[in-house]
Amino acid sequence: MLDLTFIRSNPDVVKEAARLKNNSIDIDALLALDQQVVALQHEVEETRAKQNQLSKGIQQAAREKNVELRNNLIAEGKKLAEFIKAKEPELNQLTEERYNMLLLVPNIPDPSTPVGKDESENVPFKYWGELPEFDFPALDHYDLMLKHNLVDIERAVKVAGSRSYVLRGDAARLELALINFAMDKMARKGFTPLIVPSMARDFAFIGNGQFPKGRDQVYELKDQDLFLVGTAEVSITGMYKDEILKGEELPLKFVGYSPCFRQEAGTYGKDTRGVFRIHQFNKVEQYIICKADHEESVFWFEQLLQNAEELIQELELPYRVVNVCTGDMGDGKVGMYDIECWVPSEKRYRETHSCSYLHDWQARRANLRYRDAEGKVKFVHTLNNTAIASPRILIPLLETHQQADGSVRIPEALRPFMGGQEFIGRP
Ligand SMILES: Nc1ncnc2c1ncn2[C@@H]1O[C@H](COS(=O)(=O)NC(=O)[C@@H](N)CO)[C@@H](O)[C@H]1O
Repeated sequence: MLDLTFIRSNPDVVKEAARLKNNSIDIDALLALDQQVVALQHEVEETRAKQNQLSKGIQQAAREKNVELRNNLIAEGKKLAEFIKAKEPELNQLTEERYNMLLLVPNIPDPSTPVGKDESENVPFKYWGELPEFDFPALDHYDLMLKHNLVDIERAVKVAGSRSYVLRGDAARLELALINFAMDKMARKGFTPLIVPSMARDFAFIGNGQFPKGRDQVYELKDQDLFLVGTAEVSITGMYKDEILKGEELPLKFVGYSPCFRQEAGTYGKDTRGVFRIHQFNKVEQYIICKADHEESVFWFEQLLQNAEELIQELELPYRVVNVCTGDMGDGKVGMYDIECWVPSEKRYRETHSCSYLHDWQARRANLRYRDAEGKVKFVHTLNNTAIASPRILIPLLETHQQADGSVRIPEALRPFMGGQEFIGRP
């Protein structure tokens, strides 16, 4: 959510941001509604002030035993009370309408964000790692998993329906190793490890921006104010709601693990092979709460990206970084980089990480605040990036490190988390 004062003073900037983000919000309608609310609020407050004056006059008339004046003033007071009684429901309803529209206003993209209509216009700006060359017929991730009995999709579908999977054997161990590898590295970078709820209340989803527009992607627990999170970002955004943090406590640096659940509505028929796009997966999330300062946000944006790059480099996976364009970045972001790892079987890069900074757009929605050095209470800035998401990362990992004998080499960095094992599929 943007500051209403900012929208009032910069309507054209906000309209342009909406246009660039394919966001259909009508800013003129929002400002007209806002004016209605302000006018009505003013009327009600004026009437309340008159009521206060009247009650003083009534006491004065009573002291002077002026019965007629006192009765007239009481009658006038009744009329004012009726006016307020009639206007208040209208004021509340218009105020709620304005709030619901404010939730739909996008953040302003940084000028460095490429202008584009969709992901085809994201701009790659960094490549790392030599693409693998195989002198044998290389398998895709699903065939490799079947070969080594690392997955059972049929039985998972029996239990949980489409886009589900069972990880078996070394794939199950590999996923846990990757989670530990990521949590361990981030903890050693001073990020506080969290294992957060995968169930969260409505306000947490409004806070991170998933609600209201992305509600169709979220599983709801029947008859409860509880929903399954698609990312630990939701749970962490909700944790500090309504608190006022001390400036000197910032930045808060979290590395949060959670199972993630996504309906993947609208992706029917897309990425249906193997475990690329599924309803439930595990993710280790980097999350920063910092002071409300653009330079500070940009610093952490680069740091979160670098952390993920280090993890991927240690996994020895070729990747590229793309600057996500305005049409693909979503409402809340100021800037967004995706990391895409090379998938040999597809001969293209596929997304494995997504890094964003949002200034105070989430903080305003979730009421996350801090007291700065001058004692001023402000909304914080928030940022997030994937550290590891599995089984998505298993796809480039298994394919890139497959050997001529069909086994898969486990990268050095992961071996300590796999009991020192060096290969999958070797005795
Ligand atoms: N349906 C899915 N199936 C498997 N992996 C997924 C799915 N959706 C997302 N992911 C993985 O989770 C990563 C982060 O998801 S994201 O929506 O892009 N971004 C976030 O959730 C942010 N909180 C940063 O992690 C993706 O890059 C991808 O690796």
